[in-house]
Amino acid sequence: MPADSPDTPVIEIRDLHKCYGPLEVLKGVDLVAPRGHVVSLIGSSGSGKSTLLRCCNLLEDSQQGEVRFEGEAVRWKGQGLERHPADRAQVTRIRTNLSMVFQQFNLWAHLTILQNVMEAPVTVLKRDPKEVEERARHYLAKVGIAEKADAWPAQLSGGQQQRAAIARALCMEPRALLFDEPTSALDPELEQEVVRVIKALADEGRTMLLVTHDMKLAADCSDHVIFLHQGLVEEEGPPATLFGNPQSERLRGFLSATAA
Ligand SMILES: Nc1ncnc2c1ncn2[C@@H]1O[C@H](COP(=O)(O)OP(=O)(O)OP(=O)(O)O)[C@@H](O)[C@H]1O
Repeated sequence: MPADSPDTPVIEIRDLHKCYGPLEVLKGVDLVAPRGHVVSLIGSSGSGKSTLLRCCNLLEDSQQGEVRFEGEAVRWKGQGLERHPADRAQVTRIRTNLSMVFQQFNLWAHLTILQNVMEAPVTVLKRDPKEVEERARHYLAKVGIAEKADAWPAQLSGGQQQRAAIARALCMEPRALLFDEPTSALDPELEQEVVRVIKALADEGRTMLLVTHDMKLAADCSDHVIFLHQGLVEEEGPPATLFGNPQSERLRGFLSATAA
């Protein structure tokens, strides 16, 4: 399929193996994120969800298998510590287009919220600051914190900081958003404000990969859910099937444990 076809998946992973020393964390995982779809990754702690997400935007390398971004194969070269993606321009392109939202927000403490949102488009992508500021303010309004533009991160609640981190990811105008447990660091009442933003983005038809412990969030926003167990896809499918009629004993056990 040509890379510019609308049917080309934004992310496609085939038979991915990832080891940390002797520990094989991913043991041959496939994942396809078609344009406009939300794919959620669920599974027990240590099953490899975050590692898989990090392999998508080259924060981690892999030992075997293939990662494709919009049909373009990502190549690595070298051995061990020398191993690196072959093409630096490709890394920038992929990291820019697969914007990540982390569990711990990772805002710069010495920059205001507006400056945080503007930072990468201006310094990395060399976009016009005036145009970026307009976009940044638009996205801050979209996540409901327009009035916090001039505040410092420490002056915001956790939920507001996470919404600022989402505005920062959006301001890169990425092809897909990668969420790594975006609500796990939040108190339950603050969690809901972030959940609302993520659901609104899913309703807009954005392509997203979502690692989450929140089964309700996965059920409500996903087109496809993948249940990982010890580095392998144990079961996957549309949320209604996966949550409504789980087939494997492990998934049934996992769902009843998380519902408890
Ligand atoms: N940088 C690293 N070096 C060594 N081992 C690592 C590293 N990162 C992750 N691991 C190990 O890889 C395994 C998978 O970790 P990963 O964070 O992908 O799991 P997870 O499913 O996202 O877990 P959680 O839900 O707790 O975040 C774990 O055993 C973890 O200890």
